[in-house]
Order: sequence, then C-alpha cells, then structure tokens
Amino acid sequence: MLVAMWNGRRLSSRGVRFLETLRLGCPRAVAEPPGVASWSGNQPSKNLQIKPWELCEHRTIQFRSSSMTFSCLTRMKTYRDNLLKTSASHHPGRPLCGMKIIDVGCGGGLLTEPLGRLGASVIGIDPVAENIKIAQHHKSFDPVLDKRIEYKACALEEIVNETAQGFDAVVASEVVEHVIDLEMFIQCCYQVLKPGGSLFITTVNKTQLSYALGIVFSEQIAGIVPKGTHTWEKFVSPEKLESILEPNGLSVQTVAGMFYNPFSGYWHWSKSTSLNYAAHAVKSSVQEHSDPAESALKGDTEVPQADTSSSPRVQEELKK
Ligand SMILES: CC(C)=CCC/C(C)=C/CC/C(C)=C/CC/C(C)=C/CC/C(C)=C/CC/C(C)=C/CC/C(C)=C/CC/C(C)=C/CC/C(C)=C/CC/C(C)=C/Cc1cc(C(=O)O)cc(O)c1O
Ligand SMILES: C[S@@+](CC[C@H](N)C(=O)[O-])C[C@H]1O[C@@H](n2cnc3c(N)ncnc32)[C@H](O)[C@@H]1O
Ligand SMILES: [Mg+2]
Repeated sequence: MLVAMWNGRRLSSRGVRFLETLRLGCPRAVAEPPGVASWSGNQPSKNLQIKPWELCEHRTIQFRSSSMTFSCLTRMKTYRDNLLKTSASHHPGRPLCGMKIIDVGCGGGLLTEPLGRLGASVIGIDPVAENIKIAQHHKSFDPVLDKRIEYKACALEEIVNETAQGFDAVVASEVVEHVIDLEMFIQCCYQVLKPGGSLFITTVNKTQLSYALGIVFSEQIAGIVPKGTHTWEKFVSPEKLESILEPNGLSVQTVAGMFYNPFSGYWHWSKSTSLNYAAHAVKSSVQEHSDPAESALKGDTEVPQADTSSSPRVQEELKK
C-alpha cells in the first residue's frame, strides 16, 4: 500500500484503492498536436484566470512535454502490477470498473486515459476547445477508451446543474492554482460528487521553494513550463485548501507531499508538502437537502454561472 496514513489521518480503503490505481497505466501513444493552437471561440468561464492565449500556450506545452509526463506515469507501472494482483478477484485489469469519474481541467487527457484504461467511466472536461479536440483525437485510436471516456469542452461551473451528484470521484490535477474563485470551484466539486464521493486534487504549494523551482527554474530558466503560466499568489497551500474544503462539506482524509525525481522518472510520496502535494477529501454521505424556501432565494444570490446553493457553506449563509 502506498499511503494509508498521512498527517495522522487515515485514507479510506476506497481512497487508497483509487489512489493506488491512479499511479498506474498510461496512454500508449502520443498524438501529434494538430497544427498551431488557436482560440476556437469557446469562452472561458468567469472562474478562469488564464487568458485565451495562455490556455493555448498551455495546451501546446503540455504536448511538447508529453514524453516527460508520460514517462512519469509509465514508470508507475510497478504499482499497477501490485494492484492488479490484489484486485484480480473483482475485475481483472479493471480495478476502477463501475466508478464514474470526472477529470476536471483534463487538458489533453494525460490523466483521463489512464483512468479509463483502469476501467472507470470518465468524463474529461476542459474549457479550452483545442485541448478537448486533441484529447478526443488521442482516445479515438483505442476503441475501448473511446467507449469509456467522454470529453466535453466546458468549465466545471457550467455543468454543475446537469451533473449534480453524478460522480463517485472528482479529479482536479494541477487546476486549482489557475482558478480565480477557488471557493466557488470547490463548491462545484462538492455539487457534482455523489454523497460519500472522493475529491482528489494535486497542486503546487505556496512556498519560497515552489517559487524558486516552480516559477524561477521551471519557467524562467529551464523553460519546462511557459513563462507566466503560474503566479505565485495563486499557489494554494495545503492549509488554505483545507480551510476551504472543510466548511464546504468535504472532509480532508489525506494530504500527501509529492516529489518528482527527474533522474529516476518516478513520482514519490514525500513527508514534505513544500513543493507538490495531493489532497484527498470525501463528501459526507449524509445528504444536504435544499429547503424550497431557501431555493427561492437562489435568484437573489449572485453566484455567477454555477449554482452552488446547496453547498454547506452557502446553506449556512442563507440561514443567517
Ligand atoms: C492521496 C491522493 C490525494 C491521491 C491523489 C491521486 C492523484 C490525482 C494522483 C495523481 C498522480 C500524478 C501522476 C500527478 C501528476 C501531477 C502533475 C504535476 C502533473 C503535471 C501535469 C502537467 C500539466 C504536465 C505538463 C507537462 C510537464 C511540464 C510536466 C512536468 C513534469 C514535472 C512535474 C517535472 C518536474 C520539474 C520540476 C523542476 C519540478 C519542481 C516542482 C514544481 C513546483 C513544479 C511546478 C511546475 C510544473 C512543472 C508544473 C506542472 C504544470 C505544467 C503546465 C504546463 O503547461 O506545462 C501547466 C501547469 O499549470 C502545471 O502545473
Ligand atoms: C495545468 S492544466 C492540467 C491538465 C491535466 N489535468 C493534467 O494533469 O495533465 C490545467 C487545466 O485546467 C483547465 N481549467 C482551468 N480552470 C478550469 C475550470 N474552472 N473548469 C475546468 N477546467 C479548468 C485549463 O483549461 C487547463 O487545461
Ligand atoms: Mg499549474
């Protein structure tokens, strides 16, 4: 088992299973991006911090560096082999079979495809239409993935109502440091989760080290990431994330540091969260019910695009 306890918290068996499996498969082939990125008229949500050109740049770099990312994921094969042994009695080769997952901010589908390969039924969403086009194109080479994965060009805030309580898990990898209104984004994650469902977030901590490595080194010196991709002010510390998750009905189970060793090509769990970290939170199984009288207030509350009125924090505010 990779992580069962962290910071004195226990990861639920479902969380452990999910997390173990996430460190597994990888897309087999890397599709070439079709030509130069262009902004295809798909408007970003109000919760998006990135400007259109930055998003396109984002997409391009993602594919330029894809071999690196894929190598990160492929080298996690050892975990997959272990997992398949332990889960063989249920769905051999498909340990996530039966799970409905939404990969929010899926980009070109780097994490979406491994999730589908592990048997999950996945919806990957991203407001950048060009990202979705590439992700669609890539999965179309694999008939199995083609059936298990659906992609949609939209922001999470735009599909909250139609997908409310629709997912066993929400994955948001390297997304929260790009949204303008983090609390609203988290409320949307809450809304689309089934009661008892899991939210998995990976992001960059807000530390001096992350500034030095994530911005100065990665962007300005090595050029791993395009300049201006990250703003240090937008980086989110684990404490800040926890302070938003908990009052919004998402109980934090695990916060684990992640460390990438460029020499071995492996991601490792680390005690230190000073650079990258992952957080796992669970939505309470007890259903929140929206009082019709309170629902009538929805029209009065100015929540742009996303209807987050049944999130615990908003319910609290409405009661006042
Ligand atoms: C218990 C529990 C909570 C479980 C969670 C389960 C779960 C979801 C697990 C996921 C496991 C996993 C494999 C996560 C990967 C996370 C991650 C960092 C993904 C990167 C995705 C991405 C957009 C890749 C683009 C290609 C690229 C540039 C890859 C670089 C690979 C890499 C991280 C190399 C290390 C280089 C280095 C010097 C690191 C220093 C650490 C640091 C602070 C880095 C920040 C800069 C950086 C490289 C961030 C990734 C990134 C990239 C881009 C882009 O456009 O290229 C955009 C972004 O917004 C990014 O955040
Ligand atoms: C760094 S990329 C992460 C890509 C992918 N998750 C991965 O790990 O490879 C961040 C993505 O989040 C998307 N994004 C930003 N805000 C979003 C929102 N509110 N809803 C959905 N996606 C969003 C961006 O368009 C961008 O493609
Ligand atoms: Mg980022």
